[in-house]
Amino acid sequence: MNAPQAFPQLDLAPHIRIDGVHKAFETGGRIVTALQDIRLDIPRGQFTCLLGPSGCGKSTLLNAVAGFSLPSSGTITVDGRQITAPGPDRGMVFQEYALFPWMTVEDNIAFGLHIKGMSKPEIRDRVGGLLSMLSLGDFRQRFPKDLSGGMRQRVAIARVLALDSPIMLMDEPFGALDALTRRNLQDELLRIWSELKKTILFVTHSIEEAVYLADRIVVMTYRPGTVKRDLMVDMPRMRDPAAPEFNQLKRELGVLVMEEQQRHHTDELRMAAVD
Ligand SMILES: Nc1ncnc2c1ncn2[C@@H]1O[C@H](COP(=O)(O)OP(=O)(O)OP(=O)(O)O)[C@@H](O)[C@H]1O
Repeated sequence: MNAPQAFPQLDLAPHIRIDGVHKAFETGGRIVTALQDIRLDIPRGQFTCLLGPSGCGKSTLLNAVAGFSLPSSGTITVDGRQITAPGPDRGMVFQEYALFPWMTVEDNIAFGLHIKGMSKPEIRDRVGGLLSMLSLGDFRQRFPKDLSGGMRQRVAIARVLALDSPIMLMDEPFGALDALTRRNLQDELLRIWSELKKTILFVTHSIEEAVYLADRIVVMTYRPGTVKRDLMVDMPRMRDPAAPEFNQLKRELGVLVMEEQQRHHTDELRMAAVD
């Protein structure tokens, strides 16, 4: 008799589950609903971009996943455990680098490892590997003020990678960089992501950036922030921004984002009239 055929176990449980998340802020006596009933299951290893114009709740959602600012209602779980605070399973990269100005590049990268109590030889090995992975070897003794924006962001990424968090949360990390540096870092990030198999949640308001990077794009609405469109990007990497399918998707997303941009604009005019 033949032995029963073994099938590989598929990892069907989401890495991150965002379930009915709602977030309201009180500001100047008014309640602002930043997020309303957000539901997303994010599989392990997926590169997801949150896309939308200013004010649609992208950072609020990212901060909730980071555990910096918890939802007013609804839950967020990572590997089935509810998030109640920041944790080492989630590394965050901000637009404003957030480096310690008094520390060298290598000390910035090593900082979290000292806090974790890792031994000096282990720290030396890990930091050495990251310096070479991010082409920072020649800059190890420099201070942040002596680096370009792109180099500072490399250090910020290396610092998060040092902690080996399975999830990387990135809030417009390349928003302040010039176009060429931005493309270089996008390529580096794709290389690192495919090598290290991280789950990435990446906030951007750049349609081109989302189409270039993402497996999945979640377009958000302006106030309240809801999911307007949730789509998979079925294009092989490295993607060619000049390719017809790339531009077709950019156009489709452009229509969706412009609708929300228009709602933002109308809201601003209404608020100005009230003031
Ligand atoms: N701490 C806060 N207090 C009051 N309102 C807030 C606070 N944080 C965010 N908001 C409001 O919540 C809404 C969503 O803001 P959020 O920063 O998440 O949007 P965003 O899509 O990330 O925009 P941007 O791209 O400009 O950062 C906005 O209307 C914003 O004014």
